[in-house]
Amino acid sequence: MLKQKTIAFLGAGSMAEAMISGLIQTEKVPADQIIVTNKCNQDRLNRMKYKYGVRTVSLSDMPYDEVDFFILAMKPKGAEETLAAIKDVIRANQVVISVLAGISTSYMEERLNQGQEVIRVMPNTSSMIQESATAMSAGAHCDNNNTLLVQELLECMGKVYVIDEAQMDIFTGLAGSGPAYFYYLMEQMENIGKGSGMDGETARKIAAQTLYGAAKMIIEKEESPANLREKVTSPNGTTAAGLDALKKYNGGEAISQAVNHAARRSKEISKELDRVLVTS
Ligand SMILES: NC(=O)C1=CN([C@@H]2O[C@H](COP(=O)(O)OP(=O)(O)OC[C@H]3O[C@@H](n4cnc5c(N)ncnc54)[C@H](O)[C@@H]3O)[C@@H](O)[C@H]2O)C=CC1
Ligand SMILES: O=C(O)[C@@H]1CCC=N1
Repeated sequence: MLKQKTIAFLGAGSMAEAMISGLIQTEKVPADQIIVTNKCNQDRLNRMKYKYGVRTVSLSDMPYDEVDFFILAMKPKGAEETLAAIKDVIRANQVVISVLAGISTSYMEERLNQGQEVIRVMPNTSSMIQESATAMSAGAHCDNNNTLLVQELLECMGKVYVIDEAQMDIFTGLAGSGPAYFYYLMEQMENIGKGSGMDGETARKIAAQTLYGAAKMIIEKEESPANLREKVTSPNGTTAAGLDALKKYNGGEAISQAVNHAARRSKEISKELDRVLVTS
């Protein structure tokens, strides 16, 4: 049962905080069974302890025996050092879960002891409000019961998609980085509203409500984006004029390139990290 599990976050940045926030709201795991550590910045740990009631420790004081799930939440380049630090102090059935872009299950398995249970996960920052689109792929040695428990854990933060690990890079481009594209879009909408004399805060809320309504229509009505777009578009009307401009300025291409470049960067990170192992 999830309620009896102890979860340790190794890394206390934006992603760890978003996940902790989502998790705490469900009350599925008591706050004192969530342990948070980071490399430095005691202030950050103090603030998280105060805000969420979690336990905070330095890595050297981590009560390894107590922990069921270790969540790696540092930058990808910090993974090597952390995996080396935990390798011989954890048991094979204590699951190592990575949220790091570009870190594969085999990367973790190669650096941990034989038979170690590992799971690769890609959440997004909407975990903060339990609205993440999160992917997970289990490693070669993961026990089915643990895989289901980790899925249940991630469901505290939003929707979970169990995917083939080969799709993790594109998932990262779509959903891990995805919120940033929509924030960028909304920044533009807010600015154009402001530039046309609208109050900035109102323009921001209008942009957000419009995006939220459109996303909710797709989720609740189960209609394709193309169908829904057609319903907005009157012949020779305002939307047609707007969409023509989007096409003229390569809006579709820009979106495809954003997702592809992010996915490519995820692959590159994997290669860069593997190179470190080969050359060291
Ligand atoms: N920010 C996002 O939207 C998403 C981030 N990720 C992944 O999450 C990871 C963390 O990203 P952010 O939270 O944005 O970064 P961040 O820079 O906000 O936080 C990183 C944290 O890791 C700590 N840290 C560094 N080395 C460490 C070590 N050896 N042991 C323990 N803690 C250590 C730092 O002190 C800091 O608290 C990255 O690998 C990223 O790929 C994944 C999905 C979404
Ligand atoms: O920008 C990054 O590398 C991380 C991974 C997905 C979202 N943020």
